[in-house]
Amino acid sequence: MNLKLEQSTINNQQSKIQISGSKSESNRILLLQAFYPKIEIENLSNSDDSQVMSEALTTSSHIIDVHHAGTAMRFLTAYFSIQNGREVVLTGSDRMKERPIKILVDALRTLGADIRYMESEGFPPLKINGKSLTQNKVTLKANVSSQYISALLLIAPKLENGLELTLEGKITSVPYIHMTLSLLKEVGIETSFIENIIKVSPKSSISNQKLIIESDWSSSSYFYSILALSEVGTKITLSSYKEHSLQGDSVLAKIYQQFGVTTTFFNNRIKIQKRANINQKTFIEIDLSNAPDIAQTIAVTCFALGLECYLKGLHTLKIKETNRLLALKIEIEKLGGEVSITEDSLSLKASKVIKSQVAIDTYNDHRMAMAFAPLALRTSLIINAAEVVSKSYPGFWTDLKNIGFQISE
Ligand SMILES: O=C(O)C1=C[C@@H](OP(=O)(O)O)[C@@H](O)[C@H](O)C1
Ligand SMILES: C=C(OP(=O)(O)O)C(=O)O
Repeated sequence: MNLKLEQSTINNQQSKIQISGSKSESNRILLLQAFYPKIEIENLSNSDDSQVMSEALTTSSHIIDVHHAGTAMRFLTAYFSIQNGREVVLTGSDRMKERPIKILVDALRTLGADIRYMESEGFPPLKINGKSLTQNKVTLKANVSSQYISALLLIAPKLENGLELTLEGKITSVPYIHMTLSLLKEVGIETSFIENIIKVSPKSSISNQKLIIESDWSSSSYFYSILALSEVGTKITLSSYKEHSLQGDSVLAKIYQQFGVTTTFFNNRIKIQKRANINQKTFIEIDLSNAPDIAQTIAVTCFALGLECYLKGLHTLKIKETNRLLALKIEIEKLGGEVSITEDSLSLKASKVIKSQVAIDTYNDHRMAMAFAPLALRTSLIINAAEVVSKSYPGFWTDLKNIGFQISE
């Protein structure tokens, strides 16, 4: 489904949006719920990735396909490694078969897991023979993906002696590790994270409890971008959010102040408002190693505002749903921008033109579709394969229509 977005403006009257639960928190809590059925969940993510996670944890199938869901692939690799006596094949989309998993598999093997590669060494699909793991200490590289670390931490309380992880190298996407530890703590599991050593104590059962998932901050990023491109005075209310979030992407509230957008927290909601236009000479420089999922949103905001920017700490972007650095360069250049990329950064020149009627390719990446959509406040454009958004935000196009975007097939 290719969608045509006509040049639009925001309707200030209708701008209240309910965003569903964080997919990162949801996929962690679903796994914990499989271990501890006394957990009740509220505001679970309606994303495809959480749907996939939930089904994988309840099916008795031998072959489990997680499609494009990175967290599901990594968390379930750890989960099935400790399902004593069960054998599963864990597979995914063609892209998933290119997303590395060796660091996690090596760590699980050190703990005693029986995991075999079925196609290429170091990549899914995997054949996993569940066992009781006996070891409790492992060292792993922490500079490629934090998901490997979270996967190990999530199974840690179910290991006989808990787990001690030693992290090597510069730790990437750190807030996601803290999110995992905070959720373990919330259900009553003891953890510590001192320098580069994380310890988790074993816990066989927990008491009844309800976990309320905060809405997804990464999904809110597209509204921050929309506000940054809107007239001064425009506002949108999003729910349900907390001032002290477990999600690193909540740094958006601070980042978008640079684009003249302010955030006010009230009654589990945020009001985001465009307060001032930004000076065209502003140079934006941001390190996103703690918040990689909002890089595409910010790059497109800068392009649309005609700002020069330098985004760094982007070393994980090339192993996500697509090579996001390359995809950003190609698509922004189609629109008339000038982008250069390195292994871990993106530089955008200030640009005065935005070509109209350009068809944006989305590369099976939800965030490509959603990051480029706010450009409809400047010009008309087409988003190819727009259904990709369902990976994290199935209601995205409906929500945009409700705030005034003119969208047709
Ligand atoms: O643990 C998580 O929920 C996630 C961690 C991040 O991945 P990396 O640690 O691979 O950067 C992030 O990009 C992803 O969308 C979700
Ligand atoms: C990178 C992402 O997800 P995952 O790694 O879980 O596929 C994302 O949602 O941007």
